[in-house]
Amino acid sequence: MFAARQSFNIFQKRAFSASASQASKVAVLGAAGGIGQPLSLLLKLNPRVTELALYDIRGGPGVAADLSHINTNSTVTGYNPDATGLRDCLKGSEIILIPAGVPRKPGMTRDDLFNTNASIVRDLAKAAAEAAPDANILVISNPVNSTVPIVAEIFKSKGVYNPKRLFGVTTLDVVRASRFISQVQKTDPAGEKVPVVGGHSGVTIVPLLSQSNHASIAGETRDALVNRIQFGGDEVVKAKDGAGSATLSMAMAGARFAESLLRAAQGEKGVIEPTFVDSPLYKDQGIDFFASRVELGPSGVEKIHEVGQVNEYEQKLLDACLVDLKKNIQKGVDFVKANP
Ligand SMILES: NC(=O)C1=CN([C@@H]2O[C@H](COP(=O)(O)OP(=O)(O)OC[C@H]3O[C@@H](n4cnc5c(N)ncnc54)[C@H](O)[C@@H]3O)[C@@H](O)[C@H]2O)C=CC1
Ligand SMILES: O=C([O-])CC(=O)C(=O)O
Repeated sequence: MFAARQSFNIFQKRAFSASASQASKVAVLGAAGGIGQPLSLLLKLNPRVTELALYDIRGGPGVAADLSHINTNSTVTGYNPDATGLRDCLKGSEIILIPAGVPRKPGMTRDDLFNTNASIVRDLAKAAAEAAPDANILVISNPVNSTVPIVAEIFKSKGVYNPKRLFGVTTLDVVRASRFISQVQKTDPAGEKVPVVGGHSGVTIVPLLSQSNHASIAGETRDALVNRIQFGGDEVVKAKDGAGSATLSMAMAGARFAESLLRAAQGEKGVIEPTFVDSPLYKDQGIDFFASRVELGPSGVEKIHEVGQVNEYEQKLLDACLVDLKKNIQKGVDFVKANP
């Protein structure tokens, strides 16, 4: 279920009172960054997280010391990139969130981050494959359409790839979609469910308004709404004017996804989130990863939902998405082949 009301309110209601029944270590790589800090804060407030491990190339222990004073039961430890820091951080983790890397500046696309972030994600993936091969890996670092295939290739090269445990975090796209549609329709965003499929950049982000509560939205209103959902990230990059991209809304989205995985791991049924995964949906067209609604379970991916019925307008969006997505995925795969 990906109604914001359900997943986020459960988390808020339990946050300060309930105690977790099961040990769950969660690691954040890039924990001192714009996303890493508020994401770690939200994880510290989540009673399902019993151990929080924070790694960054600089500042991990400081963020950890700060968060460790919050009066929830979880332990918080910060790690530096010394001899065993990353390995100790990763060891025993059930979930590893990766927001490490550089964000966009105005005028850049997410793909412009590839040259810097590809090697950062590759190296973190190598460490994760060695220290925590069974963990759920949640990739936030952009370009997600390429960084997720990079992680997959690294895990394959180490012989530990489990497609059910690798997730590109696209939650922010549905968070935005439900908020933006509520602003147009003057409704409560918590009650809005807008499936968003494809990938996580520009035209690869495909909102399916025909499957929302407002299937009749058409014309310029629809075009403007679809454009805002596809390019919501640019809106924030522009407003931050060189100081980065979405961090606070992304932290909320990442925390929600982690919470959903933990709920599913702890036996809750019917937990569904949109996410960019190794998917059968377009493999016949040579596209190995695709974001759609995914039911989560104790083994990670439980069931990948079909895109479902789309109208002619959405089919055109999907066609454009698939062209770019294929190139983005191939770029990640080629990078690891050339730079193992
Ligand atoms: N998936 C999504 O929906 C979203 C993804 N992003 C992406 O998330 C990434 C992070 O964004 P911000 O937190 O705003 O950037 P930031 O620059 O504020 O933080 C990044 C952190 O990563 C750390 N870092 C760099 N190299 C590292 C390494 N090798 N190991 C560990 N840590 C390392 C830095 O020291 C820094 O603390 C960017 O690539 C951005 O594009 C941002 C928003 C939404
Ligand atoms: O736009 C960016 O660069 C960051 C991002 O992925 C988003 O906000 O969706």
